[in-house]
Amino acid sequence: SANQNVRTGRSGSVSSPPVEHNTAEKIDVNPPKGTRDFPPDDMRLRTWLFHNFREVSKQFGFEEVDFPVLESEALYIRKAGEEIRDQLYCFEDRGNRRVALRPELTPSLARLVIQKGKSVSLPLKWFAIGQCWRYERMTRGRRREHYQWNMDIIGVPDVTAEAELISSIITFFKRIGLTASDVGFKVSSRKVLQEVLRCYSVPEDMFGRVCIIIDKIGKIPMDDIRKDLQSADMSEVAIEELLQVLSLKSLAKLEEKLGASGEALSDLKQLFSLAEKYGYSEWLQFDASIVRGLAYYTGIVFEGFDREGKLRAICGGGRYDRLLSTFGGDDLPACGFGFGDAVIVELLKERGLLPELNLQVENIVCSLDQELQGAASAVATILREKGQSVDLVLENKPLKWVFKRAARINARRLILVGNAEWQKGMVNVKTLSTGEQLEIKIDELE
Ligand SMILES: OCc1cccc(Br)n1
Repeated sequence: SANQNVRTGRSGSVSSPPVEHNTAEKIDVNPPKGTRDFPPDDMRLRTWLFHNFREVSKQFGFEEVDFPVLESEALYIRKAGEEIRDQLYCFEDRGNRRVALRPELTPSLARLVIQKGKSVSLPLKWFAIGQCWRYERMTRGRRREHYQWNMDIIGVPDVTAEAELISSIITFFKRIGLTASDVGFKVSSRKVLQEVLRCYSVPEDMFGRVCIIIDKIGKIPMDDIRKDLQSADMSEVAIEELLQVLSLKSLAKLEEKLGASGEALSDLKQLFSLAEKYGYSEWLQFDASIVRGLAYYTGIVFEGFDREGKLRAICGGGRYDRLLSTFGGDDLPACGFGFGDAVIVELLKERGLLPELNLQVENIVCSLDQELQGAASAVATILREKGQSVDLVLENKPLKWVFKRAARINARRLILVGNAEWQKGMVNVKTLSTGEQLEIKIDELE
């Protein structure tokens, strides 16, 4: 029975000779600045988050894709003065190639779409979860890597695509317990900006640069914003008019400003009408100041925000109909979003919504006698072949130690392989929650 041959003392193996005092210089055991390890607790949370990303992506009929974390630097060389360009984690490899750790996933996706060319049928609905990098001087102590969930729809010119993407993010929020009173989406269109710039005959090639400047509103002083806009060939009058339009928060006011004929207004009206049909109107608000910080957006842009206003944007995305042609491919209508793994966890902590995730192993199997170690591994195999998880005790340990470990790994059952039982082809099964003990035939284990 379980008390037979109760183990005493420490491991029964012959102790190895004492290790000389280690004289090697101790390496820094922390991960590189701005990066993270994922020990089991953190890895369980990350796995839980990614599982929810994947479940929603599948629910919306998207296919998973991935790309190398290392890409040609050329994918990210855009002249609009984006922060993501200033912080590119780039270097020259041993083949003298300029390469970069990807700062985002969209350019890789565009590259793969061009590579696939006519061999893929449209629309494409692809999603990816990938680690992205930036090299930021640690003065701000911010991270240099994060994981991003992306969903993209390629080949659909209508805002039905943007409405579908926003619906997928809302589905994700609801899945993890967030509601429209916790988070919302600020929505606008870069065509608003375009229509204003055209009125003041600002050159088209200034568009991306002006967007990046506008995206810095609230992050740098307004005087610097004005100076930057002047350097982008904008007159004083044009700048004042632009800033005035960007402060608009109602579509009616926007219509007064821009008239009803422009694409910006019709896109936004259609999006808000679709939101009504999806049943997620309460999650959206028009905010003309939203432009997002990537130069390639061309139409609707949106970002998820926490209504308490304590955190940075949770996610963001929009339409980028011209990205493929910047890589020499044929343009295809495209839209997508990126959703990082950092702000959402801060938000869940704030809202007390972090899930309880513990290691759960169904069985811990232990031999009561050193000669029965082989028998214990046979029992473990039988259980595993039935699809059960087993933590097999691998050393000669006292029972007290085994019970402690069983509690730590949350085992449901303790299977003891003892001599007397084994002779009868049986094992001792203890249900740890109730203490119930049974002798069970090995071939009847389940
Ligand atoms: O959100 C911009 C970004 C890009 C790469 C890595 C990190 Br951390 N953050």
